[in-house]
Amino acid sequence: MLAIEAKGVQKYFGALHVLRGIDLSIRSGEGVVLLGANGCGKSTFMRCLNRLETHDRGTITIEGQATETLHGKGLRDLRRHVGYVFQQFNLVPNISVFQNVLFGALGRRSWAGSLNLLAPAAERDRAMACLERVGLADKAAFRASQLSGGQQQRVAIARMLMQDPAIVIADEPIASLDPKAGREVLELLWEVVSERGLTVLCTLHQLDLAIEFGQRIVGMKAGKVHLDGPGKSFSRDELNELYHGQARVDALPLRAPSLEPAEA
Ligand SMILES: Nc1ncnc2c1ncn2[C@@H]1O[C@H](COP(=O)(O)OP(=O)(O)OP(=O)(O)O)[C@@H](O)[C@H]1O
Repeated sequence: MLAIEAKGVQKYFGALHVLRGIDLSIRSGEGVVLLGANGCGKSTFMRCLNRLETHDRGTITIEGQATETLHGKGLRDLRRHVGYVFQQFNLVPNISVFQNVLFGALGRRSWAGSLNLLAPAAERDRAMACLERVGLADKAAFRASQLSGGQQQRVAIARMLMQDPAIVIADEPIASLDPKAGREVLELLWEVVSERGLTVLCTLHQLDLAIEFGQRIVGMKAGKVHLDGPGKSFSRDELNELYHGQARVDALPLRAPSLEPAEA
């Protein structure tokens, strides 16, 4: 079964043609590393997957559900199925690590309910189990801001597990971490997604780690998929090529959307 299917996806920001016809199918349970230079459109594509951005042309299907027509509950359900891990962790700094993990249940309960100290016992147990899984149960009562960057990203992974998504989008999850902490976080992320059979799409800027962890590497260049295959099938030189020449979308001439031929 396909977890993610993008067909001819195009996106403009004004006259900037950011996504230039992305075709990409990712099977359930695949671990995909997305590579590409700054400004080539990776984040925009990933944000289109759960409609944080709306694409202008083409179709995106998540777990068999076309996203274009979703609204209200359908959109909330889509977002619950897609968990995010961000470069900057996105934790609430001045509340406890435990409460941050409980936030992962937001898609299932009301905002106030997730803050409630009287969250159902089963949910609190689950939050603690998620913290145990990332090795931070002993830090549950700490404020998030008291933790190191690596620990904060582990809490973000626990929060993502609490959400219980089918698909995990990780947008440069180790970019703020030192090499050792970054590798540890990536190992943890890959372990938890594989033990739960989740699909992961993860951007990285470290080619060695991409080759090592990417069961599959998708490389983008200037708003298009430029290469796609098993991580170990690419040489560093082939991957390096993604960062040379016209790699950014804003390095190309601007074209107003109305000048683009419509999709067939
Ligand atoms: N909301 C927005 N409004 C206007 N332009 C945007 C917006 N978001 C992104 N862009 C532009 O779209 C282009 C692609 O940005 P995007 O963030 O998708 O690239 P990226 O490949 O994720 O880069 P990075 O590796 O730096 O995160 C850039 O030129 C960026 O300035």
